[in-house]
Amino acid sequence: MPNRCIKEGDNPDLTKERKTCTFDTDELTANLYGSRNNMERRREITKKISADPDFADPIPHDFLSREKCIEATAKKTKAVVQRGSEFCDVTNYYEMLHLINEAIGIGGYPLALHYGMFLPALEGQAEKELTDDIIPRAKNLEVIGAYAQTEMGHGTNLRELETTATYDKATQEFIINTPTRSAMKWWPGNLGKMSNYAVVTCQLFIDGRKIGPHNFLVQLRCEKTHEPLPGIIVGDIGPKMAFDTNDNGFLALDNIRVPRKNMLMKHAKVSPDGVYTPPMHAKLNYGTMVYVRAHMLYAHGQFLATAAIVATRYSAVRRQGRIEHGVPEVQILDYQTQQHRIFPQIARAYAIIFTYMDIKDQYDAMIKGIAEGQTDLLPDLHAITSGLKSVVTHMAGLGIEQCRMACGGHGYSDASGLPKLYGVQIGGCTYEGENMVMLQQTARYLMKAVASALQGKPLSHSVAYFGKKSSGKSRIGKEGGDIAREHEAMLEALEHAACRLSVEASQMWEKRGRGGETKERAWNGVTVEMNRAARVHTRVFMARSFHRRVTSSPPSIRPVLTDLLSLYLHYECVDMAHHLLEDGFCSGEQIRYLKSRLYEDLTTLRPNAVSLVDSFDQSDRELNSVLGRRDGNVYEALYQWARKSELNYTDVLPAVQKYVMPMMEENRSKL
Ligand SMILES: CCCCCCCCCCCCCCCCCCC/C=C/C(=O)SCCNC(=O)CCNC(=O)[C@H](O)C(C)(C)COP(=O)(O)OP(=O)(O)OC[C@H]1O[C@@H](n2cnc3c(N)ncnc32)[C@H](O)[C@@H]1OP(=O)(O)O
Ligand SMILES: Cc1cc2nc3c(=O)[nH]c(=O)nc-3n(C[C@H](O)[C@H](O)[C@H](O)COP(=O)(O)OP(=O)(O)OC[C@H]3O[C@@H](n4cnc5c(N)ncnc54)[C@H](O)[C@@H]3O)c2cc1C
Repeated sequence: MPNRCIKEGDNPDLTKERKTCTFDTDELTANLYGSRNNMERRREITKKISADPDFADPIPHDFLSREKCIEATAKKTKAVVQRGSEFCDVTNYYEMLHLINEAIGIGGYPLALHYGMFLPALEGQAEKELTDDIIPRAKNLEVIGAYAQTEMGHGTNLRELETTATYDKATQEFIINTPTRSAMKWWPGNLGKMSNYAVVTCQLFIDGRKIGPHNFLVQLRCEKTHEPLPGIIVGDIGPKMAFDTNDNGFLALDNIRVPRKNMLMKHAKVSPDGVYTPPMHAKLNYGTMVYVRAHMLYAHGQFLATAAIVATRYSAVRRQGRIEHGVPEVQILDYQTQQHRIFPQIARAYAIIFTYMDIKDQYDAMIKGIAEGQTDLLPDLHAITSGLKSVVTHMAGLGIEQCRMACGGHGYSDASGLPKLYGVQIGGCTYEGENMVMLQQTARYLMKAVASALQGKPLSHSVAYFGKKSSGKSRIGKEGGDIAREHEAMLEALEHAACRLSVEASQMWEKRGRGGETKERAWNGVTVEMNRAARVHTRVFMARSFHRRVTSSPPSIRPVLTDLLSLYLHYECVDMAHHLLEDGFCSGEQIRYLKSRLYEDLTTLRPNAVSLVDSFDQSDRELNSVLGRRDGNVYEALYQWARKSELNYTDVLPAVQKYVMPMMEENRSKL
């Protein structure tokens, strides 16, 4: 079967791997990106960008200062904006996303939050009077915006944000103010230096009454000079773990007046005479966060895929040690521990991307509903995206770290691309709601589902399985080798565990309540258990999504995807074995069975490992990794990369000349 990546001159070990492929990699790639046409379009974009001098990096960013990186990124961003239509259909969201990945990379660029949050916030929350004016200008990039919600003192607890927007009936304006140091906006991406506008989240005050957080459009800088406007202090918050090319910023506003229409009033409204009308659902103002939480799943699936590609290809190229005496050194991919480290990451990357596809469909359905005045899909989607955001970012972070360590010493070098990738990706555990906090949102929903299930009330999509009757004992290992029934048995076991953990967490909560604690205090006493239930529930959702995509995939790729799903489910069940054992639903013997099946899966997948990661179809530009390059010619490339280090511009460094040589000279003369 063809692996389409084989080319002459490639590392022979990689070519050998590609020749053992049992499926058509292009078919899997097309399935992953929606169609053959989408796959071809991606490749055309890659080809054009790779050949274009505007996007060449003579010196890798690894060797540049932050300011130089930002300059290089801004230059490329301008080229993308001015010449985008030469490369792709600029009205196609996914093509643009790919273009940006290829042309600019993942560390941030001047328009990241403009497209990622500023425009979605305006489109989703602002009323016609405001959108008619600002959206065409924002789309035309006459103005650039950020989403300024988090403050130095508060990010998670939006209810206590300190920035105020006080309605002045006399002038029909809002007065926006930063009352304390901790009220300064702190962290918003692209706020520091790039944006001249921002959607700013403020506590709305009318007639001295605090109404809660609402969003306002505020101009920050002069459109001509880009200087901050009077009363506005804005800047960059300094170096951070990653996102070097994003100017995450601070902002203080000193009684800045904006017209009434600058409040984002699609859902909640303030009339000219100061009458407040609440939204049809209390949390519609938080809609931009739901949007990002849903869509970031795709980015994090791709981040994990990048790491899996690098680790798998490198492990096929790297030979070290022997499994048996008297034979040549083996490819490190032949070690069972290496397979156990990497293959689950490949499976999880597929699982995350497939789950994203399901969520995207649900998100689109919810938006359609809201446009027709219905918000009934929002609570379920908010609950599951909160869980997915937390589980996926954590899973991808752990996975990238495993892949990095699987590359040994070279994984620690920036040449591998993995330290930077980890830095960028792991931010997702924090932004869009810290993971522990967002899991509690899911748990809260699970508690309602437990109550509904006990009362025989209808259950919504993500918790529908709470209504199933449990068989009491797992069928794992008792399906006589019927793979479809085996999969179903594992899914049933995971659902059983999620349901049980939710019921137990609910009982613990109730018990503390009966012991005299308030509901809220009691909640804090059981949040570890609540979050555990939320995590397992979310992992069930992912397993179901993956299963659905595999069973409905085209027959040509179904066998390899079924192998991957087997590995995924065996790995998930072994990883969560304690939950399956705790109430005796599974026996120790069944867990031993699952482990032996997992080890068989590693062997089954071994011949297709490289082809499975090739099917992610990430180009060398996107990978940005000497270790993961498609041709596998790693060692020469590693040396050429290191040669570019600024420490190698001269053979004798000024620092050595100035301090180290005189020191050695002094020591010699002392003898
Ligand atoms: C095939 C090809 C595919 C290609 C695919 C391409 C994909 C494209 C990818 C695009 C990627 C886009 C990425 C864009 C770039 C991203 C960069 C990100 C930069 C980061 C930005 C930020 O971080 S912005 C700031 C984010 N801040 C937060 O998230 C704050 C977190 N805090 C909160 O959200 C809230 O304070 C809270 C939820 C924790 C608590 O809120 P509150 O106290 O008000 O409420 P309660 O807990 O009491 O709950 C009351 C009630 O409301 C419900 N609820 C809460 N939130 C919501 C909500 N958002 N929606 C709906 N409902 C909500 C809650 O469940 C409660 O319900 P009850 O019924 O009362 O129980
Ligand atoms: C790379 C990056 C980009 C960002 N971009 C933006 C942006 O564009 N716009 C923007 O507005 N913001 C942005 N942020 C800010 C981000 O949204 C917040 O940092 C995030 O929501 C977490 O809030 P916090 O910093 O207040 O954390 P905190 O809430 O202070 O969290 C600290 C600890 O307290 C715990 N904790 C807090 N509350 C609870 C609770 N109720 N229960 C249990 N534990 C709790 C947390 O779990 C965590 O362990 C960005 C942040 C980063 C890192």
